[in-house]
Amino acid sequence: MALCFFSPPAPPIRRITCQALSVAVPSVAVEVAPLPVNPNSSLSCALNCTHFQSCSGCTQEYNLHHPVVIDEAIGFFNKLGIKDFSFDSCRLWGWRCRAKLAVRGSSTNPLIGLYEEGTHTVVDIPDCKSHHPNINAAVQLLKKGIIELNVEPYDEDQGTGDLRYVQIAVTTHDTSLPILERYKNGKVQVSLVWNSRSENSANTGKLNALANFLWGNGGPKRKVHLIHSVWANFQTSSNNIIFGNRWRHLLGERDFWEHIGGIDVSLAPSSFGQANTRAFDSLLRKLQKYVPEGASVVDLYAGAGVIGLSLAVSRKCRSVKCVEVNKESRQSFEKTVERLPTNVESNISWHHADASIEPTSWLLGSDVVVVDPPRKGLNPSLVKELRHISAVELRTSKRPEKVKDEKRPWILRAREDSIQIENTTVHEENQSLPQTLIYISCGWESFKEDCSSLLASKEWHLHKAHGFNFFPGTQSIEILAVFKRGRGASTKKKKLGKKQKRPH
Ligand SMILES: C[S@@+](CC[C@H](N)C(=O)[O-])C[C@H]1O[C@@H](n2cnc3c(N)ncnc32)[C@H](O)[C@@H]1O
Repeated sequence: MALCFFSPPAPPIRRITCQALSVAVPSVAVEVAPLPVNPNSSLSCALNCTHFQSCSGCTQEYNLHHPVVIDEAIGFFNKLGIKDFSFDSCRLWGWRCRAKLAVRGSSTNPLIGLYEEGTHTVVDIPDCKSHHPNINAAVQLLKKGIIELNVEPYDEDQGTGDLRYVQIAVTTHDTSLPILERYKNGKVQVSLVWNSRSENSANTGKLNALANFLWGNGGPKRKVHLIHSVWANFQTSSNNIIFGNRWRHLLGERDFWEHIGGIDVSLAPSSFGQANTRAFDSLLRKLQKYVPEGASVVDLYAGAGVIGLSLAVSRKCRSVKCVEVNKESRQSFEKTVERLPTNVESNISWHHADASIEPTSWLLGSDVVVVDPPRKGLNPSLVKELRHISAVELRTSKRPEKVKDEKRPWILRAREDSIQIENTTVHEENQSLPQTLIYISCGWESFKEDCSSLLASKEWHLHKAHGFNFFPGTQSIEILAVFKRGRGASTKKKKLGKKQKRPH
């Protein structure tokens, strides 16, 4: 998940400036930026970013391949019997393909970046080393446009100014380029968050002028084609929420495509998108191996359904149900479905619903449940149902085969707001509950809590765990954990071992 850049002042974060760690990194993904020859050298894996001391984005300057938190993770999983926990270092620099940046300062000296730690002062970060280089190129062009067109950056205290934030996303899926050149030559979708109610407000002349400036200087007619498209988002609220509800496509291609997990994925600027495209792809390819062919899958916290749809194709799933609370993701899901291979036989659906409300209704009929919650972790009601899954199973098995007239309003609403892509292949309805739980986590602290709670119920055991370096330079890691129903072989063995030691 994307880092939360715009939080209110927080307690100071521990900065790690030099750590020469000697723990071996079990697995290293190298595709575009090869890791240095000696992966344990702190200097060869250094961030080397001039903004490190002032910018709040990164907290670890050396050993980017080895976030400090990984030692804790290795110990945590080791205690739970996972001896083969792997950590994929992924790309260490230029990994961020999606950035939300604040625009402050003045029209003659615009600042585009992140807040300084614990303040509301924006730090200009034109040479950020985590950004895909074309994000920095787009920021440079945007600054030029602001200065030339006299665009006023937002003033938080007064609520005045034109441009509040910019979201810049890079697509690395230009099929007109050879594969090896696609990442480096990614084009950027620029979303300008404008301080007005709509495209009819008084200051939108400048918005159009700025969009035309970006297109004219970075569009397809230029030698270096940088800009994929320009969007506007309208936001006048004085709170911390970056985006308003109104989006307008201004210039360039409307649809933004990426290729992740073996499928073409459409991502609207309003929909959730992973910041580290390459690392997410590695995670998905690992995840696919844990889903049996032909399984029924429910993808909770699904966003635009990238995980579920990639499983529908790679694992030939019988059915895939995606559940997501943000209705903006629906459009991206529909477009992605349109580009799936024609031989996909799954029954696929996307539901605009809150996964915390009656979670059993979503779990029912699936062999595998995939959860990818925000940083705060799973909703308590879902943890509760998963902790008591045998009792839920018993309860549901006693229910009549089909509920004829569904009356529960939240279920009816979710049905209304859903998209159903039925296939000609008729699959038998399945009333079982999942035997496998795949947990993708971007919040290490909440994951530990959820994991301990699930294991304490004795309904689940941990089967495998892997870590991914989604946010090099920070203390965040992404975890892929696979749980299976029941107590698991290691618990049984331990018990057996204890019995044998007892004196007769
Ligand atoms: C970490 S993102 C994962 C999105 C998606 N799996 C992906 O990788 O593209 C978490 C998603 O959960 C959604 N979400 C948050 N709370 C939810 C809830 N109670 N029910 C359903 N979706 C929720 C958010 O809107 C967001 O799209």
